[in-house]
Amino acid sequence: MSTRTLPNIIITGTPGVGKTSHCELLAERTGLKHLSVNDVVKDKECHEGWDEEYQSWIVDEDKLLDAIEEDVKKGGYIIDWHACDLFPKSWIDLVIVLRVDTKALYDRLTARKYPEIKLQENLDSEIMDVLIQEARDSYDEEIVVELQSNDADEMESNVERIESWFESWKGDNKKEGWEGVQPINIYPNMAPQTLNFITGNANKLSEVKAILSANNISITSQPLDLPEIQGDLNDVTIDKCKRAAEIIQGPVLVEDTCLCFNALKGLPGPYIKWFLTSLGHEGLNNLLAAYEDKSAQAVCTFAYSAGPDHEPILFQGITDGKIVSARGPGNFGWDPIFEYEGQTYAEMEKSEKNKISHRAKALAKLQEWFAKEMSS
Ligand SMILES: O=c1nc[nH]c2c1ncn2[C@H]1C[C@H](O)[C@@H](COP(=O)(O)OP(=O)(O)OP(=O)(O)O)O1
Ligand SMILES: [Mg+2]
Repeated sequence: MSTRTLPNIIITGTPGVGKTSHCELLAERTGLKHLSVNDVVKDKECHEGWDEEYQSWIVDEDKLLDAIEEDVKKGGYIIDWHACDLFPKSWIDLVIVLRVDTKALYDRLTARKYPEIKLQENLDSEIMDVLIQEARDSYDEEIVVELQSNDADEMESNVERIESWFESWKGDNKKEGWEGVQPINIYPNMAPQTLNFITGNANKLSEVKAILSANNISITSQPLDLPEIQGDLNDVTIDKCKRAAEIIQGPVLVEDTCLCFNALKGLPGPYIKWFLTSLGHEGLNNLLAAYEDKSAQAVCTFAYSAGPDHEPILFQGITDGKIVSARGPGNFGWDPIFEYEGQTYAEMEKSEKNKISHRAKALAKLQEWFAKEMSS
C-alpha cells in the first residue's frame, strides 16, 4: 500500500481521444496536477532526437521516468500520455483508457495534420484495442477503466465519474479501484453506520467495501486471525463473531465463506479454505471426478454482534453454480473454478460478480436489517 495522500491517475488512449481535454478539466476540478508527458519529454530532453517520418520525439523512457519519479511518487498527478506500460505499478492508483469511434478519431487526427503513416497506425491501434490491452496487461484489472470519449457530454460525465472516484479515494482511506463510483443510495433514510469488519482476507474486504459503498454503511477493518472451530457452518460463524467481539470489546462484523459441493453433501463447506490450500483448484475438481453432479453452492454468512454481551445476528447469501477446471485470473481463492451462468467468478468483471455473488446477497440482507433497525 502506498503512502501517498493523493492518488496518481493515468489518462491514456490513442492520440486524438481527448486525453488532454480530460486532464485539464479534471485538474481544474480536483486540484490534481496535470502532467503532460509530451511536455516533459520536450522540456527535459528525455528523447533521442526527432523522428521526421512520424513528426514526433523518440522517447528515452528511462530518462523520462527519472525526470518524473520524485514528483510522481508523492502523488497527486494526472498523467497524460498515449502509453501507460512504462509507469511502475506502485505509482499508479487508477488507469483511464479513453476510447473513441474510428470516424471521430479520423476527423480529429486529420485536423491535427498527422502524416498519413501516423494517422493509419493510430487508427489501427484504436481498432485493435492496443492501449486497453496494454493497460490490462500492466495493471491490476480493478484499476483499469475504459471510458467512451466521442463528444463533450461523454467527457463531462467521464470527468464527473473520475472526480467522484477521487473523492472516495481520499475519504475512504485509499479505496482501490473503480467499484462503487457514483452509486445510488437505496437506504437514504438510514442513519449512517460504521461497521468494524474483522477479517484477514483483503479480497473479501475490498468486495464488501465495493458492495456497500452505495449506502450508509461504511467499513473499517481490523485483521485478526481467528482460529475457526469445526462444526456446522453457522456455528463456525457465530463462534468467530463472539470471539472477535470479545477481543475488540465492541461491535464487530465477521464473515465466513463456504463452498459446498452438492455431490459431497455440502463438503468441503466451512473447511474450504483448508481444502483449497492443500489441494488447489485441480484437487478440488478431482474430488468430484467420481460424480456426475458438479453443482455447488457458494455460501456467505455474515455475523454482526453489537458487542461482547450480544448474540450475533446472521445474514446469509447463497449463489448456485458448478465446479469447473480453472478459468480466469487466480487472485481470489476459488473464483476460477466456480462457474455461474457460463462464466467463472474469476472471468467476470468485479462489478458483475458483486451483483450476483453469495457475498452481495448476504450484504443485501444485512443492509435491509440495518436500514430497518436504524431508521427513524
Ligand atoms: O468470493 C470468493 N471467491 C473465491 N474464494 C473465496 C471467496 N470468498 C472466500 N473465498 C475463499 C477464501 C478462503 O480460502 C475460503 C473461505 O475461508 P474464510 O475463513 O471465510 O476466509 P479467510 O480465512 O480468508 O478470511 P477471514 O479472516 O474473514 O476468515 O474461501
Ligand atoms: Mg478464516
